[in-house]
Amino acid sequence: MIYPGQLLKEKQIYAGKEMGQNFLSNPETARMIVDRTGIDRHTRVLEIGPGLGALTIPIAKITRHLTVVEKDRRLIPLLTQVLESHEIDWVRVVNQDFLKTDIAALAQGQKLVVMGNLPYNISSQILFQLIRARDSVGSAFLMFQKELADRILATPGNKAYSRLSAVSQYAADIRRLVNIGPGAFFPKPAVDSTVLSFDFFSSRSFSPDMEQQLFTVIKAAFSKRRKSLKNSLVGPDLGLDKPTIAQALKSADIAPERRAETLSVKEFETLTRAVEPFLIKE
Ligand SMILES: C[S@@+](CC[C@H](N)C(=O)[O-])C[C@H]1O[C@@H](n2cnc3c(N)ncnc32)[C@H](O)[C@@H]1O
Repeated sequence: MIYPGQLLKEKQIYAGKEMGQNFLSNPETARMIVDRTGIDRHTRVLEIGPGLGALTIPIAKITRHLTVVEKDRRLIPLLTQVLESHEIDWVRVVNQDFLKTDIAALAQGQKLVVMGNLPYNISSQILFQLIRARDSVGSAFLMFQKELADRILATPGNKAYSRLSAVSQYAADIRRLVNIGPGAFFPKPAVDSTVLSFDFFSSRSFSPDMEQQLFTVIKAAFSKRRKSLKNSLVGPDLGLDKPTIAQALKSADIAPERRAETLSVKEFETLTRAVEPFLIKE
């Protein structure tokens, strides 16, 4: 492996904070992450932000069905050079912002496994994007800042339980795969990292419309997380007044004094069913 620091220096490219560029510089760590995903030669993989190919190389050595999406145009010739040095010519390299990538179009009716050491500044947005596109995504193995990974895994009653936890746990079975210290990266980040695995549920309890309502209810409830539900749910997200919210909470059998951070995903689903008849349909 050519070390990221050396390669970037040679080409006079500076790792950019705005693109969350902390490259894995330890090939053993990269290989260990890919090994733990359990992919095989039939797996169709989509990698987010390949950078200089730290994960791309071990993935490409397992499967030839690999597309990578990298936003930074400056890195494309370096990535191509790294792939060539490993005599790998079967990776489809797309120079694009992943947030603007049509995942269903890439999947072409088959399920993808998504992988990535994510740019930390947009990792929540990427996770929401994958959840919305999960008809095309069977599972995902994603590296986050450890603190964010802890929030995704947090359960009700825990201070870290948030909108992201509830929405993610509604959509997938989530597990911690491995924690990784700053020493495995160039440049070294100030924080620890965690790889999570997401096994997206194939059956859904809600239609796409109802699911959208559920996400709105969760967003509204957490938008004022210190307030009780009877107050936090009133406002622009749902467009409902106090008496209507009180009625919906009563029919969902949820005490109006409770706060969002105490509600299980199942309770959010029940609440959504209770709120839905009052919502104005466009
Ligand atoms: C944390 S680095 C990981 C690089 C490489 N996978 C590794 O592990 O060494 C994040 C990568 O995502 C790229 N990136 C940042 N924003 C992106 C976006 N919106 N779409 C696609 N790639 C992006 C960065 O340029 C960088 O290559």
